[in-house]
Amino acid sequence: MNISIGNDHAGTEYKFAIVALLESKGINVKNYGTDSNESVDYPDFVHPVAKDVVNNSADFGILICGSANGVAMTANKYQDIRAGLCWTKEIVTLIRQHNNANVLCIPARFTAIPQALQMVETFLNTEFEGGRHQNRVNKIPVSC
Ligand SMILES: O=C(CO)[C@H](O)[C@H](O)[C@H](O)COP(=O)(O)O
Repeated sequence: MNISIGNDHAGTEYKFAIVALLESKGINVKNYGTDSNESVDYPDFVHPVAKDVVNNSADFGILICGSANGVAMTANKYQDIRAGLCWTKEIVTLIRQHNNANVLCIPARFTAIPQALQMVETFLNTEFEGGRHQNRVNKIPVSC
């Protein structure tokens, strides 16, 4: 499995912990995020992750910023990205089962690292249910 990850300065420590978890599972990780705590602009780290997911270079993307809103807003500009902002593992379960999310957005300033790691595990271990949810996912894209 290939995962691309991106973060701004608010998410650096979380990113390191998540990369360590993923690599311990033998997952191939591309790190596009900043490795520093110096202030940066989150979109710069979202676009390469979203592009990897859209062109199938990555199976999933993981994005981390302070509230996760900026990264989610940016990623969801891409037609084939379904990025979900999550703060509990139950919500993570739902963005996979119901929304077939391909990007997980984690709010570093509103969750702790152990919870973030649990959310990543849940994201990777939960399947899309299809059925009625596929009909709804099909209606998400907008062309105007
Ligand atoms: O963009 C965000 C919210 O939509 C992220 O939470 C950023 O991490 C946050 O805005 C960064 O804020 P800072 O005051 O520049 O550290």
